[in-house]
Amino acid sequence: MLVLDGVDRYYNNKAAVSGVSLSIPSGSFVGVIGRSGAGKSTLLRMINRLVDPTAGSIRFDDLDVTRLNGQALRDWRARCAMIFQQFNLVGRLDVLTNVLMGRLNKVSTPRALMRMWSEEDRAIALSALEQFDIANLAAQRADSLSGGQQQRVAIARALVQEPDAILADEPIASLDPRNTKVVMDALLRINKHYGITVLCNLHSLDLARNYCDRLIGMSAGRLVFDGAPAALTDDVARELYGLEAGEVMDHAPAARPQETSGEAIAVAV
Ligand SMILES: Nc1ncnc2c1ncn2[C@@H]1O[C@H](COP(=O)(O)OP(=O)(O)OP(=O)(O)O)[C@@H](O)[C@H]1O
Repeated sequence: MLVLDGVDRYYNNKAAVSGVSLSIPSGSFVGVIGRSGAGKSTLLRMINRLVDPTAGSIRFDDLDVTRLNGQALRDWRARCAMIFQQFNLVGRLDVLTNVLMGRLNKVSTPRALMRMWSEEDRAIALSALEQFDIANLAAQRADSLSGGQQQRVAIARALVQEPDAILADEPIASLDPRNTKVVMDALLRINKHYGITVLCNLHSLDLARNYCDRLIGMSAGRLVFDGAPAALTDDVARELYGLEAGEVMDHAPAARPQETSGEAIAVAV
C-alpha cells in the first residue's frame, strides 16, 4: 500500500501540490487527471523522489519513502519505475541494451559498469520485448524506432526492473491514436498480468475512464476527486478541467479493454 499523508510541494512560495493525502492499494491502476499545471507530474515525481516534498510523508508498506537517501533511495527508485512522455532511452544504444539498463540494480556494480549481462538477464530482457511484440527490434538503435515502439521499449525496461509500481507521466502524450492504444494496452497488461501498481498521468479523460480502475483528479495542486471512473460525471469533469473540458472530453472513447475489471472506489470529494 502506498500512502501519501498531507504532502505539499512548494516552488518559490507557490504550491505545486498542496495537502494531498491518499492511499493506493497494491495492484491498482490509477489515472491522475486534471488540467495543465494541476500538479500531476509533481505528484508522481515526489513518489519516486525525483522531487522532494516540502512537507508531509510518503510511505510504501513499512518504508518511509520521504526519509530515504543513498543506496536505500536508489533501491526505492528501482521499485517504482518511471515512464516519461519522451521515453528517456539512450538513442545510440540498441533496444536490448536499453532494456537491460532496467536490470542495473540487480547486478553487482563492476558488472553493471562493464555492462556484463548474464544470459539470464538477456533472456529476461528479450522476454519483456516479446511481450510487447518488439523482440524483432532488439538489435536496432533505439533512436531508429517510432515513438510507439520507443515507449514500448521503455515499458519493457521498466518491467525488467521487477518494480512494485510503475509511474507513467503522460506516457502517450506524443503518440498517435494507434500507438496510444498499443502503449495503454501494454500498461494494462503489466497491471493485470503482474499485479504491478500503475499510476498514470493522463491528459485525455476518455483514456483515463477507459483504462483506469480509479481516478484521482487534481486542481491547482489539490486533490479534488478520488473515485471510480463511473463516479466522474461530465459535470464534475467540466469543473475539474474548466476551459480545457471540451479538449479532453470530446474525443470518441476508445474501446474499453477486455482486461479492465476495476472495482469502484468511493468518491472522496
Ligand atoms: N521545477 C519547477 N520550478 C518551478 N515551478 C514548477 C516546477 N515544476 C513545476 N512547477 C509548477 O508547479 C505547478 C504544477 O506543475 P506540474 O508539472 O506538476 O503540473 P501538471 O499537472 O503535470 O501539468 P502538465 O499537464 O502541463 O504537465 C505548475 O504551476 C508549474 O509551473
